[in-house]
Amino acid sequence: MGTQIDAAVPCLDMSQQENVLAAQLRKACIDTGFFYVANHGVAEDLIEQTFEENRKFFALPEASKREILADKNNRGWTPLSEETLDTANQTEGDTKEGLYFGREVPADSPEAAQPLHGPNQWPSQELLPEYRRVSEAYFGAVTNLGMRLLRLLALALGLAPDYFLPMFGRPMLFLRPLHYIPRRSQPDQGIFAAGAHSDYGMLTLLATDDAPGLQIWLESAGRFVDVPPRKGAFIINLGDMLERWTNGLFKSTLHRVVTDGSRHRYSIPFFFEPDFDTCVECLPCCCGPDNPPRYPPTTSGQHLLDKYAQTHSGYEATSKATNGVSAHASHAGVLEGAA
Ligand SMILES: O=C(O)CCC(=O)C(=O)O
Ligand SMILES: [Fe+2]
Repeated sequence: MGTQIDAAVPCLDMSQQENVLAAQLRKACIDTGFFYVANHGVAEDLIEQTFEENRKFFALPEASKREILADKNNRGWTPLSEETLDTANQTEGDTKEGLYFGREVPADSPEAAQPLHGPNQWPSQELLPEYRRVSEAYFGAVTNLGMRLLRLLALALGLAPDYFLPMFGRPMLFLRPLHYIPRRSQPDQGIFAAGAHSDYGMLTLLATDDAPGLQIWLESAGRFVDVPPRKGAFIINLGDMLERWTNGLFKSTLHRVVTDGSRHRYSIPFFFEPDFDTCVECLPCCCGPDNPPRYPPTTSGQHLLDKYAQTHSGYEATSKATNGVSAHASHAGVLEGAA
C-alpha cells in the first residue's frame, strides 16, 4: 500500500536540475496529477506563522468572522457546512469553514469590473494585528513557487520554459485557509470533511498541518487512498483547466477529505490560475490527426464561470454573480445570503 501511494503521489525535490525535475513532473502529471514538492524554498517559519494566524482567526467568535462573510468576488469567510463539494453523495455540507483571499484588486480599478476580482476582506486589525502581514508574505511566497512550477510545467510539455508567463500578468490567485472541525466523517452516511471533487483551475498548491485526511481516487486501485501529510512538503495537484488545456494528457484527479473526529485539522490551498482572458485551447503538443481536440477553445475566466454555472443554478456566468461561490472545486455549493 505504502509503495502504491508513493508511486501514485511522488515527491519532487525542487533542488534538482530543471530538466530532471521536468521529466519527473511530466510522469506525475500524466499518472495522477498529484505530487509533493520538497526543498521548495518557502520558509518553514512563514508556513508555521501562517497556520498560527489562521488557527487564531478560526477561533474567533462567529460574530467577528461573520463581519467578513464571503462577498460576490469570492473573498471572505465561508462558514461551516455552507459548502457541499459533492452534492450527489453528501447528506450535509462539508464539516469545514474557510477564508478566501485573492490578488488584491482595488474597488475603483477597471479590473474590478470582472467577475472574481475586487478588494479583499481582512480580519480586524485589533483582533489579529499580524494576520494581513503574514498572509500577504505567504501569498507572495506561494505565488513565486507557482511561477517556478509554471516553468516546469511548460518544460514537462516540451514547450519553451516561459510559454505560460505572458498568461500570468494579472493572474487569478486565491488563498483559502481551511479549518476542519473534529467531526468523524462517515462516507456511508454521506458525511464528509470535504466531499469528493476535482479542482476547477490550473494548479493547486496545498499546505496541510500534520492531521491526515486527504484522499485521492486511485483508478488503478478502484478506491480512495490516503495522501498523508509530509513534513516540509507541499501537495500539488492539477485542476480541470489544465486537463482541458492538455487534451486530457495531464490529470485532474478526484479527491476528498475524511476526518476521524479526534482533532481539528487546518489546511491552506492556494489556487493558481491564469489571467481571466487567457485563451485555453488544446495545446498543439497535445493533439494530432489521431488525437483531435476534445474540447472547444475557451478562456480561463469563462472556464471557471462555466464550472460554477454547472453546479450553481443562480450563478450568472456572463455578469457579476450575486452570491458568493466556491471558486475552485467542482460541485461547489452557493453560499446562501452571502451577497
Ligand atoms: O484540505 C485539504 O487537504 C484539501 C482541500 C481541497 O481539496 C480544496 O480545497 O480544494
Ligand atoms: Fe480540492
